[in-house]
Amino acid sequence: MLRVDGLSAWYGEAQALRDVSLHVEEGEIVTLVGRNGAGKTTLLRCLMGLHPGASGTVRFLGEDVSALGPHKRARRGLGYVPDDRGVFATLSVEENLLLPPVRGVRGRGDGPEPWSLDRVYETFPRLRERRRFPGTKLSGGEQQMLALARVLRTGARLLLCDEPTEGLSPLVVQQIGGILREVKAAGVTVLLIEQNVHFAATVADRHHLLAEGRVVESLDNDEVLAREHELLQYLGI
Ligand SMILES: Nc1ncnc2c1ncn2[C@@H]1O[C@H](COP(=O)(O)OP(=O)(O)OP(=O)(O)O)[C@@H](O)[C@H]1O
Repeated sequence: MLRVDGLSAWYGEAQALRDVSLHVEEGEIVTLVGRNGAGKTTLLRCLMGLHPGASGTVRFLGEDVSALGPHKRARRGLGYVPDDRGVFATLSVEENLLLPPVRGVRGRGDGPEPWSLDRVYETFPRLRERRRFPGTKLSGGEQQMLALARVLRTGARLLLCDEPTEGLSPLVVQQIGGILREVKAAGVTVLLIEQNVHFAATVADRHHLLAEGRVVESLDNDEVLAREHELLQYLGI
């Protein structure tokens, strides 16, 4: 579904990604693991077309999207959930859900089907219960659920999630796991940044370890669980 080849990225003179190659297959949940500053956020931003100083190839659903801007990638089915979740605090849950652009009647019809409000509420009943609540009154887990649902409303088939569990309690982290499984069951593919390697191994299929802008290892769940202690030490957690 997604194939990245030789991706490099810079901030001015400083190189943040070095020749990154990886792939994500349809229906998978794949994580990016690495210390602060390893390049994880930069990688997701490059995939979405949000980072101007990048070279290399990004292919999505067989198409080279490397030269496309973020809105065109979004139309193809890429969705980015930033680490601040991008929820509008003063708007209600429903108003937040109604914000994503709705494809015009003369749309090219080449993109995936955006989720209707009903589909969002069926998949995440908690959002229906909270639909009149302002963003400020939501828990961290509910905000994350809303952020994911908003991107699904754009018709995303591959979600690029920047550390959805960051700063959340263990109980809420488990809830996020449930949400990601729901998303996967709905046929959506996920590439996420995740520092909690134990959680990562329970929710995802494969893992890439990033260090100093490179993919240094690719691991399956058994390898992550067998090396959990070592990985936690490496990550400084
Ligand atoms: N706006 C920026 N200007 C200059 N350098 C930046 C900028 N954003 C990130 N960097 C640098 O690029 C490198 C990769 O940062 P990035 O945020 O992608 O890492 P990360 O793995 O996501 O870490 P974190 O979890 O701390 O966000 C780091 O060396 C960082 O200092």
